[in-house]
Amino acid sequence: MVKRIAVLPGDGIGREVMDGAVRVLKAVSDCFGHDFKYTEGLIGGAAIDAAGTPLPKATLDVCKESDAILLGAVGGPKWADVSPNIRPEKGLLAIRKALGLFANLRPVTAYSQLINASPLKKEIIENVDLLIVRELTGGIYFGEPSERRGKNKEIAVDTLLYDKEEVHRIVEKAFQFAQARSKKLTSVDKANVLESSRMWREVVDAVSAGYPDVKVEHMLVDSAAMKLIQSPEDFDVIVTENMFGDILSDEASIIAGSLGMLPSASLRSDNVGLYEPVHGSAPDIAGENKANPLAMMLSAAMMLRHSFQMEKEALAVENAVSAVLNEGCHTADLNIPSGHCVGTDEMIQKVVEHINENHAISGILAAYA
Ligand SMILES: NC(=O)c1ccc[n+]([C@@H]2O[C@H](COP(=O)([O-])OP(=O)(O)OC[C@H]3O[C@@H](n4cnc5c(N)ncnc54)[C@H](O)[C@@H]3O)[C@@H](O)[C@H]2O)c1
Ligand SMILES: CC(C)[C@H](C(=O)O)[C@@H](O)C(=O)O
Ligand SMILES: [Mg+2]
Repeated sequence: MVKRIAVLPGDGIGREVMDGAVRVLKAVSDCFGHDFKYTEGLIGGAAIDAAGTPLPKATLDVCKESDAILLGAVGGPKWADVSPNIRPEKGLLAIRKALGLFANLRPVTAYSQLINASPLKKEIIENVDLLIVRELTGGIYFGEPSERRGKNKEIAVDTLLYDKEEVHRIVEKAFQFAQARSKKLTSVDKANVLESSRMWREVVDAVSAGYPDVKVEHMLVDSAAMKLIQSPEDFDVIVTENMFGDILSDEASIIAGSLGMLPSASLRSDNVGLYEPVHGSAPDIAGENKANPLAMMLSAAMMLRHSFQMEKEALAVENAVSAVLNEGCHTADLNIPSGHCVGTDEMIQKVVEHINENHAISGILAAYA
């Protein structure tokens, strides 16, 4: 059956890393005999330039007609002075909201091959495998009013608002993931200050009654930010609201060695999802063949797993990434003096070759079995 994939490269390194996702998916479809149909759409600054809006209707229509969406990154200095209502980032927020993608999964893995690329000590990060479950369509990112006030616009207002149902559905999702993993859930909030966080805690406690086998702890976000670096192996699933999840996931990327290693999936209750790296458009390295494409390629693997239920295909991508890292190959964002530093394009090529080779080897082994 044909799987329709919307491809939204966006801005900066978005297009460079998207090339990696599409090339690994082509390798996967050739090896495993799938039919993937790609339709490209504009988003972010590229869409502002072409259509005057960061999320044109044509793009949203393509996404609504697709089984999954791949997104590179949006934003950059070129659009720093556009009106706040049409900033590139508004396009990203709008697509998440319009498609109801409330559950953002951000897994953080400390690859053994990259253990020395992190400024954190080896013994602190070596067993880390955690999952940040970030609420993605509520909170201060979307609360109204959000505006400037006063004669000279000297007052700025943002609103942090959640309704119980929004909290309930993300907390429920997080419990499900915790139950399927090591049955430990850390809920991160700021309940010593924020009313929304006190409600968040009530919901977590209520939902926990349905998951007696899952151990729950509440943690304040400032303390969580410290513990995530001090003893990251103490965490398994973390559930938190939109802005805390944004900040903690960039922080957690240091455990993996680089922001260029963190993939993400944004899901709703059916299987439709949007898959994008955690990083942004990296204007400082855009167009230089320096971007690490692995976060985007690993996001494509998450798409295979979560939207298409293609577990062995997802593993084929993840194993190929691991094999390339085993060879000592890495992009310049990873600080590994003994390794072999390659550009974006060569990194993509190497992962594709490993997918093809591994598939050919398993075919031969199967024939002799
Ligand atoms: N999902 C998204 O589209 C998304 C996410 C974050 C930021 N942004 C936007 O991106 C723009 C730049 O933001 P920023 O500089 O704060 O964050 P950024 O994530 O783009 O970059 C932060 C740092 O990490 C490096 N980096 C990021 N991804 C990398 C990769 N794949 N390979 C190698 N190095 C990588 C960059 O070179 C930079 O030094 C802003 O407009 C921001 O709003 C978009
Ligand atoms: C670009 C921005 C709107 C976005 C966010 O804050 O959600 C980004 O930082 C992310 O982590 O996906
Ligand atoms: Mg972010």
